[in-house]
Amino acid sequence: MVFFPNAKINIGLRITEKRSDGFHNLESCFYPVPLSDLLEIMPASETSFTTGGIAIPGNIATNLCMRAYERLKQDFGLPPVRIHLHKLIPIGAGLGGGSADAAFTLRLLNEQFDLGLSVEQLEEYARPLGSDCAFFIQNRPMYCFEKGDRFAEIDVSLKGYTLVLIYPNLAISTAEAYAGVRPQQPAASLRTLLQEPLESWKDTVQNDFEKSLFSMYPILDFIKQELYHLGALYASMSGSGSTLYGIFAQPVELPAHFDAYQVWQKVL
Ligand SMILES: C[C@@](CO)(OP(=O)(O)O)[C@H](O)COP(=O)(O)OP(=O)(O)OC[C@H]1O[C@@H](n2ccc(N)nc2=O)[C@H](O)[C@@H]1O
Ligand SMILES: Nc1ncnc2c1ncn2[C@@H]1O[C@H](COP(=O)(O)OP(=O)(O)O)[C@@H](O)[C@H]1O
Repeated sequence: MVFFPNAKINIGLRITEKRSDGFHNLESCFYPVPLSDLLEIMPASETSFTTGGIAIPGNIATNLCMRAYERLKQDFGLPPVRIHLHKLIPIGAGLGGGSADAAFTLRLLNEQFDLGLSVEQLEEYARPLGSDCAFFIQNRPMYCFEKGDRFAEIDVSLKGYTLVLIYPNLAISTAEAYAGVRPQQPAASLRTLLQEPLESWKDTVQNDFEKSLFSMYPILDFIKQELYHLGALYASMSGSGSTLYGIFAQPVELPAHFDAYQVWQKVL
């Protein structure tokens, strides 16, 4: 069985408080985007895990696909499988690629072996694998809060807009990014701000990681400003970076110097 674990962007990201478990509470809108890895899982005589595409740091046992498989195996005594992951979503990019791989592994195993797990049960398995992971079980636009692993409906659609993603070939560690932020309760709820027209987001919807990371890596701010110069209605860093994205009314011709980065452009 083959699945295509996709990336997400964060539309707004406010880090509201440090928790007693060392994590942070946040509020964000997670939005799935059509940039995907390829994940194949097949029954086999012995378990193996192979990868292609972008090299993934760590070893087989630490890969989130294997951790998801081992977790379900504990409870359901799964048979051996051959897992192959072709990695296309950049790593340390704020696009949630590793979390998507883990969540899709849970979903795929649930289907392949008829485990009968509900959405809620799959989300419970996903949460300990990574704060972003549970989002990819339902994989639809959501207002996310607490660790980013609790969800509420939100009426946000980018359908018909053009999304430009720019990965500036810079991997940023999520833990380091959190360490640079001072949590604060925002004056207005992101949920309310996102109900206003998209054109207003430029002045109201912010990502709290930008302040410290933009001063550490000025290229990130430079790319964001370039996206606005090119006509983006809204531009932001996604998650803890380093990917920047722009939302445009129409497809856009990008300047030649963007060739130095990895760029995706899609009408949603
Ligand atoms: C920042 C966000 C925003 O969507 O995404 P990315 O930019 O990484 O994609 C997420 O909060 C990332 O979630 P995820 O990448 O799953 O993080 P985890 O593996 O759970 O945690 C990595 C580290 O980040 C910090 N962390 C993570 C989530 C959270 N709510 N508070 C934290 O303080 C902790 O230091 C933790 O050890
Ligand atoms: N299948 C996987 N794909 C990507 N990263 C993985 C995977 N499994 C484990 N990781 C680890 O997760 C971290 C990056 O997570 P990723 O989701 O790609 O980035 P981000 O949190 O910036 O969205 C790396 O430290 C990497 O070693």
